[in-house]
Amino acid sequence: MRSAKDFFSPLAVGAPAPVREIPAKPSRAIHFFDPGNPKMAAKVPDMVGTVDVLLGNLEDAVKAENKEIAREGLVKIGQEVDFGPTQFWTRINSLDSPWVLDDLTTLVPAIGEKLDVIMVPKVQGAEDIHYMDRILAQLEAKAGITKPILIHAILETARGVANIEEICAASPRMQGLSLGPADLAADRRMKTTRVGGGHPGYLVRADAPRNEAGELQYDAARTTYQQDLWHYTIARMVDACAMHGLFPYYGPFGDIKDTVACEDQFRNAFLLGCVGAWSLHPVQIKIANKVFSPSVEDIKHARRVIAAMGDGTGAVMLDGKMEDDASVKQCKVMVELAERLAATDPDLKAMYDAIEVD
Ligand SMILES: CCC(=O)SCCNC(=O)CCNC(=O)[C@H](O)C(C)(C)COP(=O)(O)OP(=O)(O)OC[C@H]1O[C@@H](n2cnc3c(N)ncnc32)[C@H](O)[C@@H]1OP(=O)(O)O
Ligand SMILES: O=CC(=O)O
Ligand SMILES: [Mg+2]
Repeated sequence: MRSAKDFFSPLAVGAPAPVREIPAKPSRAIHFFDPGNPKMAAKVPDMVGTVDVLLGNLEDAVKAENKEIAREGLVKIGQEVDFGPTQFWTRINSLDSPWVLDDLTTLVPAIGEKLDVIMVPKVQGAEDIHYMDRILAQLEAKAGITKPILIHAILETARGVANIEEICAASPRMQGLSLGPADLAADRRMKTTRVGGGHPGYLVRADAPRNEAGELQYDAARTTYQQDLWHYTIARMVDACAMHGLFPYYGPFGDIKDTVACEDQFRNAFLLGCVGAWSLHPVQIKIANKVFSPSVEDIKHARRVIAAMGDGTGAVMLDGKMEDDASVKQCKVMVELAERLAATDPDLKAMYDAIEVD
């Protein structure tokens, strides 16, 4: 392990100095597009400003025979598009694949100055992040890149989950983590074939009622409650990210047509502490932008608590409920997020500005 004193030194002579804090940029939707698909690529310029992150995907969902076309398409998009307020990310191929070295040695010199974050799939442990850290520093130095490209790891192997804290702590470049429920399910030998979301078989059932004689009626109709398969992993991810100053994200929701369940899955992640989710289809961008922005009701309540709490210490009663030093901190999390998002989202700003606090 590196000495703490060296942690913020560049890993190659001439590479930019590592960042000391990961910028909290809006990233409610990380929108995936295949840069080798002409229809999707054509839509990218018009999507700028409508989504927080545009991610050119080179890994899974891009056919093996199209890997080079996708990489070339990404370079073209990176060079030609002005991304304005939208972040520009890519997902490279996995570190054991035949494509990743060419991904890195092509992308960094060609579009490294524009790339905010590189998403690394199937991260297993700190060693994968150390590899990325060093090679990025070397490539940045060679290309004269002036700001360090950040790293985002997908949590999609059992070993990656077991090593989550060391992954987060492995480099000052670590920007965040995403849950990768499809690969993670396969790696863990889970028995779901769905891409994220719930499963009707993962449930708890109400107790059997008794008849008048007090006998249990196991065959009687009983309410069942579907549970969240991903709760444990998302919660671990949120804690690890909070501990290391990184940002946690829910990943893909594959049932594109089920916008209602997608919204529920995204909201669960938001409530647990995630800042965003992936969007696989344009229809999911709106869902993520809505869910990962605090609601008017939340902000109204939060502002009232903050106002009522004065210097933020002590206890007050508001609408029959106790508020104190801790709940005012919860409210500040909400208000600070709202202010950050409103700074780049005029519709959201207008919505929050119109709130009247009584
Ligand atoms: C599971 C683990 C993972 O790794 S998830 C991440 C990897 N997967 C992906 O990146 C998938 C990205 N999305 C897609 O490939 C497509 O959206 C899929 C799901 C195949 C659906 O495509 P398609 O059947 O064409 O949808 P559609 O007819 O409703 O499309 C309407 C128009 O929108 C376009 N579109 C579609 N998806 C995107 C996208 N992600 N970004 C930009 N544009 C998109 C379509 O090309 C179509 O365009 P047009 O109106 O015909 O010109
Ligand atoms: O890459 C994402 C996943 O779910 O696998
Ligand atoms: Mg995956």
